[in-house]
Amino acid sequence: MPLIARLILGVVGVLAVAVLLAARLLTSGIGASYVQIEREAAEHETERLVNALEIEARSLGQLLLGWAHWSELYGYVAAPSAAFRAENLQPTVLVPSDLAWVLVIGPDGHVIDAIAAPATKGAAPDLSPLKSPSSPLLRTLTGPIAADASQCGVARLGAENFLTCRMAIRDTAVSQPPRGVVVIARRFDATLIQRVKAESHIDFTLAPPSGPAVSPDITGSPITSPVFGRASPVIRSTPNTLEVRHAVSDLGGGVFGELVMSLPREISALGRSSLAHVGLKLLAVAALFAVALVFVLDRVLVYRLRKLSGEIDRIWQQKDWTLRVTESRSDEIGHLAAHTNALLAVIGEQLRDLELRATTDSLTGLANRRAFDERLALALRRQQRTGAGLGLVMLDLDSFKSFNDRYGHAAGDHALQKVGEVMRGAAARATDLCARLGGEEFAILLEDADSAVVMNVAKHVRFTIESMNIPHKNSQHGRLTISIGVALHEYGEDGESFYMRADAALYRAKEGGRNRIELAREGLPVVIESPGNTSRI
Ligand SMILES: Nc1nc2c(ncn2[C@@H]2O[C@H](COP(=O)(O)OP(=O)(O)OP(=O)(O)O)[C@@H](O)[C@H]2O)c(=O)[nH]1
Repeated sequence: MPLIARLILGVVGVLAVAVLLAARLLTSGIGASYVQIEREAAEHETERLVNALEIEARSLGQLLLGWAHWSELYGYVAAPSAAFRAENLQPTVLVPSDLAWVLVIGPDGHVIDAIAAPATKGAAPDLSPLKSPSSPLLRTLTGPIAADASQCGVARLGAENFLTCRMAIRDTAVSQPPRGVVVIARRFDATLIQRVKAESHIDFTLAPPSGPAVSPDITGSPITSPVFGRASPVIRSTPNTLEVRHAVSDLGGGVFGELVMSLPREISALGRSSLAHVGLKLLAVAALFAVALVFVLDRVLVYRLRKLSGEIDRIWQQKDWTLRVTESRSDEIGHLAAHTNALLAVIGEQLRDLELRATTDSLTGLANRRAFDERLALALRRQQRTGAGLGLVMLDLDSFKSFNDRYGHAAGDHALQKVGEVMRGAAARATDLCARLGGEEFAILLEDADSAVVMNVAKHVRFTIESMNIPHKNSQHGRLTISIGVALHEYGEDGESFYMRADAALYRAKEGGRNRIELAREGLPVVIESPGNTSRI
């Protein structure tokens, strides 16, 4: 897989994990805040609902003041009269005040009057349970009460719920102790609930107690109400709503029922949509960041590595070890490039050395047979193109075996080296090639040279070696000499024939007495120099 693909995968992977982590942290952090806000909102709504219901109770309490501070009723409690009852304590008196029933209780706790009014569409409540002294509700209603304050609460009678208020009856005109208790009740029915809903803008129902407590998601702070008792709202959350149940106590402090609200989770919904919004932005930013990061990494790393690799590839293809990579910055990639260049330099040097070893004679430093053959082929091609003269001088030390035998191999080596030096001195142009073909046999290839130049070189070598006067007692000349065959390349002639003609000329020189030069002409070597005639050269 290319490096850039790995980088893209890596960056995208890391960023995806980062975005997921960030989203999770945000969701849990903000989610917890939303739950807190919703809990507070649910508590607040519950409190508002309880207050709205208390307003209903206070309004009933206000109405009760008229009954409790009614002097005639005060007198009636002491001495009930049929006339008062017929005139004031009738169901028709209750209907305009929207009262469901009124209870007049004497100082000794017995019910003097129990008047029930029918509902708009329905029967009057059955008050007979209130007339029994064992009725729990009656016991509550006749219980101790403050002298000049009303006490309100909810109560159930039969199948109906009532909002009730009770107060001690007193005559405000005279300073007398309270006498008996008056209780008034209003139906806690759909009409009242509707009125509270309209005024509070809170949707709720009054439900019977839900039985054993189910574990709530959240329990709110307790709310204390003089009418509905003290309780904590229990909040259960569904994905879209908060189900709030708030227990309501009855007048006697027992469990009466629950106010139930279903609140839409607007804050959560808003939070979710905000989170989604933020999440999308986060994703967009992450994507941009990923693109920017990949771009930067590509510029800083991948592009440079790709360029470096391309340059190394090109050098490898061309096998040109003199080329160098161009990266020059002083970072890790720069160091890699510098090391690559150093390796290229070493490879080039080693190859040059190998090449030199493969083409050089180690004893004399001249070109070896292989180099000579290659150069001869090259020179022939070049000569074919240019038509310039090409000369070949073949040289062989005379009676060298006996020189070795007499003076030793080391002296023989030394003599061979001397011959090499002389040859190099005689053929010094850049295009001249001096080679040791093997043993004591040498050759000089002279490009772009006419017969005069070639002959001059041959003569110079033969004369110089003879002039060095290296003793050779076993030679007919008494000193070390050399025989030479010279050939000038003829148009169209191949390398082998050219070589053979020069070699034949050399053979003729040997045959002719050695220490001489023979020129091969059209395949017929001609003696042009012999011992004793050196002055003619
Ligand atoms: N010292 C030394 N001798 C070498 C080297 N290479 C070849 N020779 C010797 O060169 C001699 C060549 O002898 P021959 O081929 O018989 O020829 P020659 O004795 O020179 O006789 P002619 O060529 O006919 O004059 C042999 O004795 C080889 O051992 C070398 O590298 N060093």
